[in-house]
Amino acid sequence: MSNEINETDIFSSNSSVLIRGTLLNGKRQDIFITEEGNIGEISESISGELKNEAEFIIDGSKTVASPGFVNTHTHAAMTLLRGYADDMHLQEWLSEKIWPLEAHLCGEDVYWGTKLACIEMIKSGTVAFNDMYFFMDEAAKAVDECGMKAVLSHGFIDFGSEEKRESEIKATEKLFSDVKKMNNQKIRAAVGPHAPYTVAPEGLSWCSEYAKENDSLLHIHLSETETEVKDCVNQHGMKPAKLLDKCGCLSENTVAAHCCWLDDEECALLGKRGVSVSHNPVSNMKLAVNRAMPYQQLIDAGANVTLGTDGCSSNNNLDILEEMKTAAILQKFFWNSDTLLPAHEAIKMTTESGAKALGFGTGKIETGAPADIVLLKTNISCMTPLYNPESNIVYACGSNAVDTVLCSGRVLMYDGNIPGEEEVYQKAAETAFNLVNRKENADN
Ligand SMILES: C[C@H]1O[C@@H](n2cnc3c(O)ncnc32)[C@H](O)[C@@H]1O
Ligand SMILES: [Zn+2]
Repeated sequence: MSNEINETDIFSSNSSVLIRGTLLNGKRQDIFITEEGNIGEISESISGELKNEAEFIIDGSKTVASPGFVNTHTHAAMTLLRGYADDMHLQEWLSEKIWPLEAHLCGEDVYWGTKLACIEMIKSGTVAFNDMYFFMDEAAKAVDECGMKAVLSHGFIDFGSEEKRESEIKATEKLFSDVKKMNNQKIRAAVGPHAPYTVAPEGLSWCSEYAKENDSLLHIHLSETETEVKDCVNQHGMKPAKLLDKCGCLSENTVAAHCCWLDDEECALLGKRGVSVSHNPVSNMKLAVNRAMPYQQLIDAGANVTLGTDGCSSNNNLDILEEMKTAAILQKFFWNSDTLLPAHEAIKMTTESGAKALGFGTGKIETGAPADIVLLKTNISCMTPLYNPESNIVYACGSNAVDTVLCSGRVLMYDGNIPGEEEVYQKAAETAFNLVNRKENADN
């Protein structure tokens, strides 16, 4: 059997693959990936039976291998809102621009917006993400087609209304049932209470109970701005993290996004509960939240600190490489410490810690693990010279360095190409145009 690359076939699932001679942890290695999508063997030279068994051989000699990247907080379909509302204060941005437009969203928008997001994430080496948005059955369909891993939650917002809470409960239950029916091991449902300022304590308690009953993640925005912390103290007599804890929302199954305005006591609480925190530095800087997530306090407290892009209306892209660099330099700048968040830790946040947060394996390239692998080009300026690949990945490279991406062994991108991407760009542009038109027609 010939195992030369045919670009159409390599994208089909369930093929065994041999990556030849990639640079892995400082050594040239061959990696054999089984039909089941796991790493079967890693060694300096794979030959004989395994070599013959491989349906495809990828020449990795001009690449460095990294575990696939994990984006732990996004709103994928917000790609359609990219550039719709920029340079605004967070509360006005949300309540005057974003929510009024989102009120006109339909399932087809979320489908094409999520397809566009998946392409964009794959292009920067992302294999898994944690998403909170609306019409999530359509998001699930898009993720299934793209072959990525995702945890999907319906953005649960009740604004204290019992009627709204009932409809959010129904939407959440429907998502769990839709995802179960898909029977795709790479896609999981989660509970997504939007934030302590948009969900009443009754709603938060329902969410934590439902997450426990279904052994699912709970995905929430926490302490993004100083105003929301002050409002929470005024309304509930306690800071947001304490309120979440009171409602049962802090556990090892929680992913809390932003966490910029946590105090030391709240960091200790999140650490004690084993919460995963998603750091979103680009969004935080663009929305000028005025404080950087207290990285070192959270690490010292034992929290699992990870990385996310947030949505494309506050970022305005889903480039996890850009996010790694921004995290590493924002932490140094804001906390005035040149040694804080070094490149190695930025990679760890985006691989091992991210995979742990979402429950998708170890985030390492090791025998027996799912083959979630990114091959980055070494014959490119940003990888030259190559004293320390982790430094080049975090501080020097953009997504143009990403060559090939595998998720549980399935090739999602090969030699910079993702099948069908042109159609997605065209459909997403049309869909975004129609969404804004629908809103304008309704307003007039
Ligand atoms: C799911 C809802 O969350 C909204 N959203 C997107 N980005 C942010 C953010 O930075 N803070 C709070 N809420 C956000 C999104 O527009 C959906 O309405
Ligand atoms: Zn968000």
